[in-house]
Amino acid sequence: MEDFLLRVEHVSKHYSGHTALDDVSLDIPRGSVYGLLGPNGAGKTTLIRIINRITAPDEGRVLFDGRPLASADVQRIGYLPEERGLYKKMKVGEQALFFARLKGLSRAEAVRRLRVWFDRFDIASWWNRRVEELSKGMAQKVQFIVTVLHEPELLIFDEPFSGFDPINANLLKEEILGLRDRGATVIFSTHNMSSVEEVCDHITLIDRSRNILSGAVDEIRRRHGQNLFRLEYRGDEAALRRALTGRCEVVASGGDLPAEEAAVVLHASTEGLPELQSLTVHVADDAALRGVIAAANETVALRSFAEQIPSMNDIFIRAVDGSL
Ligand SMILES: Nc1ncnc2c1ncn2[C@@H]1O[C@H](COP(=O)(O)OP(=O)(O)OP(=O)(O)O)[C@@H](O)[C@H]1O
Repeated sequence: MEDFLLRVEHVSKHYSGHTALDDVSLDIPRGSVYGLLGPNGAGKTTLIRIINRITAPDEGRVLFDGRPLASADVQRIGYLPEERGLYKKMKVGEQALFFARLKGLSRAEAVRRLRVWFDRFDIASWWNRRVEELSKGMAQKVQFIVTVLHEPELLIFDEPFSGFDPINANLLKEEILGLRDRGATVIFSTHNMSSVEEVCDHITLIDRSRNILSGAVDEIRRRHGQNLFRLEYRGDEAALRRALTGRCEVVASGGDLPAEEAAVVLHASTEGLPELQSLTVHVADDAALRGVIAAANETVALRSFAEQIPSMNDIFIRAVDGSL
C-alpha cells in the first residue's frame, strides 16, 4: 500500500459569496515532489494555508502522518509563502538566525547550518549587509534557506521559482530534488509547467475550486497522449506519404518542424548521407500503428519511431478549457 505523508479529504472552504475549495481530496506520497497546479484564483493558496493551519476548512479534514493534522505538526512543516516578508532594516545573517531560533535550533547549530547554506547559494558575503540591499532573487534565497533550515519533513513552497533568473531557478530545482533525496516531502504551487516536468513526480490540478486531475506526472502524460507518433527516416517523402495513405493522418513533416527541432534533425545527419527527415502522424489505434510501422519500414530507411507525449503545459490548457 502506498505510504502517504499527507491526505486531504473532502475539504471545502467558503468565503462570503465564494467557494474557494469545493470537496477537494488528494494524497501526497511520502518522499514525493508534489505540484499543485491551477489557474489564478483556483484555490491553491487557500489549500496551502489549510495545510499550514493558517486557516481552517469548513468541511473535510487533513491527515498528517495518518492522524488529523494538529498544531504541533506545524513544527514539522516548512512553509515558504508567496508573499514574503523579511525585516528590511535587519542584517541578513542576524535575521536568518532569528528565524532559525524560532524554529527551535540552538544558536550554534543555526550558525553551522546557515554557513553551509549561505555558501551553497553563494551569498556568504551578504551576511552583514542589510536586507533592503538584497535583490529580489537574493532575498528569496534567504527565505528559502530559512524555510528548510530546521529540516522539516514536509516542505511547502508557494511559487518558489518566481523572481529567479534561469540559473538560480536551476539551482533551486537541484536543491528541491536534494531535499527530497534526503527524505523530505515537497509540495509546491506553480504556474511554471517546465519546472513541473523537471521536478514533480505527482501533481494535482485545481480549477475553479475543484480537483480536476491528480496523479503521477508520467502516467498522466502517457494517459493523455493523442496517438501522435513521430517517424525519423531517410528516403522519399512522397513515397512514404503514399504508403501511409489510409493508414494514418500526417499532421506535420520535417519542413513543418520548429526551427530548433529542424536544427536537431540536420545535426543528426551524417556526412555523405541524405538528411534525416521526419513525419508526425496520428493513428487511430494499435492495429493501425502496426500497419504504419510496417509500411514505413518497407518504403524508407526508418531511423526512429516514438510516441509524442503531451507536455504538462498542453495538458494544463486542455484540462482547464475542458477539452481533455
Ligand atoms: N481571505 C479571503 N477572503 C475572501 N476570498 C478569498 C480569501 N482568500 C482567497 N479568497 C478567494 O478564493 C479564491 C481562491 O484564491 P487562492 O488565493 O486560493 O487562489 P490561487 O489558486 O492561489 O491563485 P493564484 O494562482 O492567483 O495565486 C479567489 O477567488 C480569492 O479571491
